[in-house]
Amino acid sequence: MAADRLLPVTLLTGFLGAGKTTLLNNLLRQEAMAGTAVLINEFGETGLDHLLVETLEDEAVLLQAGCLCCTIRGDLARALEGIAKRVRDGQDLRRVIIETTGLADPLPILQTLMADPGTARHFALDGVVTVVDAVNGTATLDSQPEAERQAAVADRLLVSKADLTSQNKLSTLLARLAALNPVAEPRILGPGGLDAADIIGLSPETAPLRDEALLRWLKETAPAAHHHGSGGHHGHHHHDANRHDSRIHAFCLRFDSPLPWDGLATWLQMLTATRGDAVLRIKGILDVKGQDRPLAIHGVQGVWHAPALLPSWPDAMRPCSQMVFILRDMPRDVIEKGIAAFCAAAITPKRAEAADD
Ligand SMILES: Nc1nc2c(ncn2[C@@H]2O[C@H](COP(=O)(O)OP(=O)(O)OP(=O)(O)O)[C@@H](O)[C@H]2O)c(=O)[nH]1
Repeated sequence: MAADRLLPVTLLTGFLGAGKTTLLNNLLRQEAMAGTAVLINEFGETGLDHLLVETLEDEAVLLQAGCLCCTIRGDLARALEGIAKRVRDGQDLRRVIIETTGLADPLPILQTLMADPGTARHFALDGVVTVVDAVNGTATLDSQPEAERQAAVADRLLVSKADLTSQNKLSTLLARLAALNPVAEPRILGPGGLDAADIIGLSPETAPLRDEALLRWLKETAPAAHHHGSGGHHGHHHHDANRHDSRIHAFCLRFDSPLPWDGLATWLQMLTATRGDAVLRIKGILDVKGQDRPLAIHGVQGVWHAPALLPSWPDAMRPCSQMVFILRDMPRDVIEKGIAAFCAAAITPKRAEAADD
């Protein structure tokens, strides 16, 4: 690839459940994004996002098992090299979007993109797009240093879920974002999503200012440049892909028989409503009784989003239920026991009815 044909890379970041995949789906449907290769990184051993992005074809690569900022930076460089090779082989790829896990510190990823010699030969950072959730945003910026960094280094700040919050809360968040990042004027994401032109070609305008912010962050955080806040991230060595720090961990539950939706929904809603502090993220693709299409579910801290039926089961997946939980200070068995109890309760009356027949 010639230097004047460096492939532009957009880093799409934002805290857990902020709305990155929703935005990605919206962008990929647009003509301007034709020829986009997508790299998706999810925290924990099992990722579902590649199944939730509607238009992904062969060009998507799932960077799994770990936090992109730490354990799999090598994987990122290798995945980008794979994309460069496909371009050399004649594939018409014109852009790369990297969707990071919501727990990623963007700085080491930016370092890889900007400073890794192999990567810099073929790719140029086109901009950092950060999605901030209007419902949880302010509290998340207070409690999660990586969320603060995601906002601070953005070239484009996008505020999602304004429809779910009050004007007061929104104004507080916007003021906080303006103080954190005076360069990237926040935009509110409406129901129509975003025109792809709004995230293309960002760097020329903001790169010098962003680089200053990056240098500042790097100085402040050296030498453990990418270690995360509370509890201290484990870093590169002996890193457990399912553990972010001593408090935050992820796991996936799989069920091969269809689940009773009523019991499960009641329990999951109750869990997010009462333990939103501990439940950072729940997402799942479910096989529910009486339904032949998959049901996508999303819980984000204290918010339970309306479940959505997907058009059909992805080719890669036999009907079954998979749920990813990212929890802070809550053990796995609380979830397992809760699901088992509520599902059993939902099934038991039907058994009793059947016995009466
Ligand atoms: N009401 C409303 N819901 C939204 C908006 N944006 C996203 N959502 C919902 O928020 C939930 C999480 O959205 P995702 O796009 O999966 O979030 P994400 O940032 O990709 O999540 P992770 O990859 O797990 O960090 C889904 O149920 C979306 O439908 C919005 O602007 N308004």
